[in-house]
Amino acid sequence: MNTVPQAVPAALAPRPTMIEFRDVHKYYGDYHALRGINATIKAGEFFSLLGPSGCGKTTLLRTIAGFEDISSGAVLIDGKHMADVPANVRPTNMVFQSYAIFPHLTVEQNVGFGLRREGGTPAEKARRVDEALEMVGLKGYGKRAAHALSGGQRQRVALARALILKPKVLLLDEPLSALDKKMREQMQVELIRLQRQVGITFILVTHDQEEALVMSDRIAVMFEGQIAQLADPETLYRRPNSRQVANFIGVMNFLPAKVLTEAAGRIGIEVQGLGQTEIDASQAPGAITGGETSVGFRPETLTMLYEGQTTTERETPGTIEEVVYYGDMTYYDVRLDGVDSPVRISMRNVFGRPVLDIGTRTRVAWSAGALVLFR
Ligand SMILES: Nc1ncnc2c1ncn2[C@@H]1O[C@H](COP(=O)(O)OP(=O)(O)OP(=O)(O)O)[C@@H](O)[C@H]1O
Repeated sequence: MNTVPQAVPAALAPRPTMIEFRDVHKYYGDYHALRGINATIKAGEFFSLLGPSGCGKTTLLRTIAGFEDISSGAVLIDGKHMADVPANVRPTNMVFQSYAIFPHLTVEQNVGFGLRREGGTPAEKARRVDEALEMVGLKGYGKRAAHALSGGQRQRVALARALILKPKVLLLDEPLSALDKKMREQMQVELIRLQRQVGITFILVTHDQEEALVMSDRIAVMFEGQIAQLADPETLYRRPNSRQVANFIGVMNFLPAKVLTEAAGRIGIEVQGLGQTEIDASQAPGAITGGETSVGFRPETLTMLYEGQTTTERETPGTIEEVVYYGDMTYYDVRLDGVDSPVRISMRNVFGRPVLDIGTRTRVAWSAGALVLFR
C-alpha cells in the first residue's frame, strides 16, 4: 500500500544542534566556577540559563562567545570545536545588561557600527540599518542622538546592532534587568516576537524565574556551577526534580512524607496532615537520595471550600493563619490539622467572594495528581 508522505510541521521537525557543551569545567584560580556542564542547545531555540547570583550562568554564556577560556571539556558551535576560534570570528553576538551604545553617535551610526569592516556600498549598508531598526520597532529613529533615547529604546538599539551582523547565535546577558517592570514585560514579549521572526538561536542569562518561564523554549536551572535541571518551562514548574529547583521557581509548599509501596509505576505514600495516598511514578522526577522524604505542591492546586461546599477531591481541615491580598488573587496561609507549618493557598479573587479572616476554620481540597515527590 502506498502512503503519501506527510509534511512535518516546522515546529515539530527535529532541529539540528547549535551549541554543545561537553563536560565543561572552568576554574578561576582555585575556584571551580563550572563543574561539568553537559547540554545541547538547538538551532532556533530560545534557551535560558537561570540561577541565583554566582551560579556560573554568565561564565557559561561567555564561554560560547569566546570571552572566557574553559579549563577542560569542549564547546562546539554548529558542530565545530571552538577551542582555537577567537571571539571575533565566532558566529555569535552578545547584548549586555548595560546598553553598550555610543551616546555621542546617532541611532543609525550605532546600529551600523558593526558593518564598518564589512563590504557593500553605503546604500546597501543604509538599507541593512533600516531593516534592523524596523525589526526592533525603531523605524524612523535613525537620525536621533543615542543619548536622547529612553532605556528601552537604547536596549533596542543594542539589539539592532547585534542582529545586523546576522549571527547564528544571539547571547543576551540580563538584557532587560536595567528596565522598570512595565518596560521589562513589554520588551519580553517583543524579544519573543523578534526571535520567532529572525529564527536564530537566542541564549538568555537571567536570575528572574518569571522572565525565564515567559520567554524560553527550554531552561537550564543552574546552582553552584552545575545544571540542576534542563527542561521546558511547564516541566520545570510542574515536575521540578529537586526541592532546590522547586524553591527557585515560584512558590512550592512542602510536607514531610514517607514512601510505603512502589509497584507498576505507582507509588503509595503517607503525607503529614494529608494521610495515605497514591501517585504516579512520573510525579517523582528526581533521583533517589535517601533520608527524609517530602512532597511539594503549588499554592494554586489547593482550594478552600465554603461551608456546605462538597468536593470530589480529598479534603483536609485546617485554620487560616495569614491572609495576603494581591488584587487579582489572595494568598492564605493555612495550618492543616496535624501539620507543623502552614501551607500557602492561592485563590483567585472572584466578584462576591466572602472575606476569610485569620483564625477561621476551613476545609482544604487537594488532589494526589498535583503532588510532586522529592526523594
Ligand atoms: N574573572 C573572574 N575571576 C575570579 N572569579 C570569577 C571571575 N568571574 C566570575 N568569577 C566567579 O565565578 C562565579 C560565577 O560567576 P558568574 O558571573 O558566572 O555568575 P552568575 O551566575 O552569572 O552571577 P550573576 O547573576 O551575579 O552575574 C562567581 O562566584 C564569581 O565570583
